[in-house]
Amino acid sequence: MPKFVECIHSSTTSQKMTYEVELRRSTRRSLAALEREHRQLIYRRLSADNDNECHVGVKMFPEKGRGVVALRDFEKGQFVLEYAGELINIARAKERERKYSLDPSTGCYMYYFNYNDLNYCIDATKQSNRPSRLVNHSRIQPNLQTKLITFQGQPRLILLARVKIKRGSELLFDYGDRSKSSIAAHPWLAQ
Ligand SMILES: C[S@@+](CC[C@H](N)C(=O)[O-])C[C@H]1O[C@@H](n2cnc3c(N)ncnc32)[C@H](O)[C@@H]1O
Repeated sequence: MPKFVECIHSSTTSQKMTYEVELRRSTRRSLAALEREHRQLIYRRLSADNDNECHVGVKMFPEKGRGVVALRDFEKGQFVLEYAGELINIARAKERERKYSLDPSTGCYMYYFNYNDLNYCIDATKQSNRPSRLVNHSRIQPNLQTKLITFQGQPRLILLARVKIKRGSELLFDYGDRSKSSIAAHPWLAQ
């Protein structure tokens, strides 16, 4: 049985992507000031622990189930959402994966990553009102990229616009699972 099944795995490629905030230069504010504002906005959103100001909505897609759509335009590089869930170490994550696999209806919404040479997981399996757990996958045309940041001494995973995103578009990021067995079991991973 492939490990992926319904799990999100970290995309090393997307994590390596350069963080480029393409904020439009204003004649009155420097790029540095705009970047500072953007950083402050991210910290406010991470402090809020909710997505009330994130301008996204949940929609059903025939072949994918629930997905997340943009309710406004986003510029390339702009913060869109936090991948919100419980931060756990790898041992606990493996234990939970085993437990979740016993009940296929549970689904599994786990994002694995390396931070300061240690492996962690953000487990978003538990139902919540945070829409990021419902963002679907695209390998070919993802419009979000993941980025790990440190906030109050803890790693937090944020989703930034990889390209300009038009209002109404489905939000997609690359789950990063390239294993042959996973793709054979879930051909959509190749798309
Ligand atoms: C993290 S969940 C995303 C939310 C999910 N659609 C839902 O309704 O709960 C991951 C699951 O969504 C589905 N999925 C994600 N991306 C997909 C895609 N591009 N095509 C088909 N199904 C997809 C798969 O069932 C996958 O296991």
